[in-house]
Amino acid sequence: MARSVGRIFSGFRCFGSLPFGNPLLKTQCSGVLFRTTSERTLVHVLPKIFPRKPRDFSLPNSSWGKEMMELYNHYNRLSKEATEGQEDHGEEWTRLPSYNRTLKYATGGAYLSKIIQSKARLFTRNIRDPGAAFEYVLFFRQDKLKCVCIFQAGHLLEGPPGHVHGGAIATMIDTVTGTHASLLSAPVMTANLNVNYRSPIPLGSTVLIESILDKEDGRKMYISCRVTSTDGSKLHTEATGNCPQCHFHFCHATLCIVTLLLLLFLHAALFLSISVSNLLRR
Ligand SMILES: CCCCCCCCCCCCCCCC(=O)SCCNC(=O)CCNC(=O)[C@H](O)C(C)(C)COP(=O)(O)OP(=O)(O)OC[C@H]1O[C@@H](n2cnc3c(N)ncnc32)[C@H](O)[C@@H]1OP(=O)(O)O
Repeated sequence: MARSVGRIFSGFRCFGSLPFGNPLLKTQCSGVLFRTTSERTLVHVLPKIFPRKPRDFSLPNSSWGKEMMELYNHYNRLSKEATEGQEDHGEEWTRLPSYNRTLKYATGGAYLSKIIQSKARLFTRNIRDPGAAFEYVLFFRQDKLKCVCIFQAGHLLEGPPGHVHGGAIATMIDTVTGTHASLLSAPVMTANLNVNYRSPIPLGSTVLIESILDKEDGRKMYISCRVTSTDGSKLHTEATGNCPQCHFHFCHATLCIVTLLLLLFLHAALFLSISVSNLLRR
């Protein structure tokens, strides 16, 4: 019980620190956030077998094509780390690191089996062969509250022959809007996603996915998204999404704490009554 409560809160602590100049956005700190205590022990015992830091999938690899690399370099040059001490370009982007395991955030995971938890991987980061499926990197611009994702679609994402599957496109849109809304507020779940496919995306090509915040209404974040060719001349897909902040986690957490307090109270009462009866017997 205590561990579940701990996990729920550790998830939220990490999430709470997500936005804007926070440690998660810096690669060197993020490794800590994604490790459980048992993993940390393992890493300590077997440092040579298991790498200390989880792999950051948003960094370039050999499968990235010329277009993907050019765009990555473009946004990276405009990123906070790169521009430190250099001339101001007027726009400042932050690269968002990306891992295949977000266990600390999987608050629902506290109720899953250990096997499922240990094998869980982020859907878009679970294929080992570089370049085979989803190759992408997200950048966030704080002053405009917008996100851009450079996405290279691999050969395993085929839908119509030679083109990207509509579900894979929707997956990427969901990833971008979900991450974007979470950065702007708190953990969210996609409640609604409307996708309009305007023109097919050739397999192996690189596209831009841009998302902007349309409206914030209480717990709900309305995000719209456009998938275009890298020069912006061709529109592939348009989407709008509604991502409300999750509040049910707090309900679970509250329930756990109340139960914990109740158990503590019962234990104390039992201890007190035994002590009193012992005293009376003497
Ligand atoms: C998670 C991010 C991590 C980021 C960190 C980096 C980690 C690495 C990145 C990975 C990024 C992956 C991002 C994937 C994002 C998913 O794919 S999420 C998975 C797909 N979505 C789901 O499974 C959600 C299933 N649905 C639900 O759980 C619940 O319906 C929801 C969405 C949580 C809402 O539950 P609720 O808050 O109890 O519901 P409720 O109070 O009735 O509704 C809240 C509001 O939303 C509105 N609403 C509810 N449903 C709808 C709907 N279908 N249409 C329109 N409005 C609706 C309601 O009208 C209500 O509005 P108000 O009345 O307050 O004005």
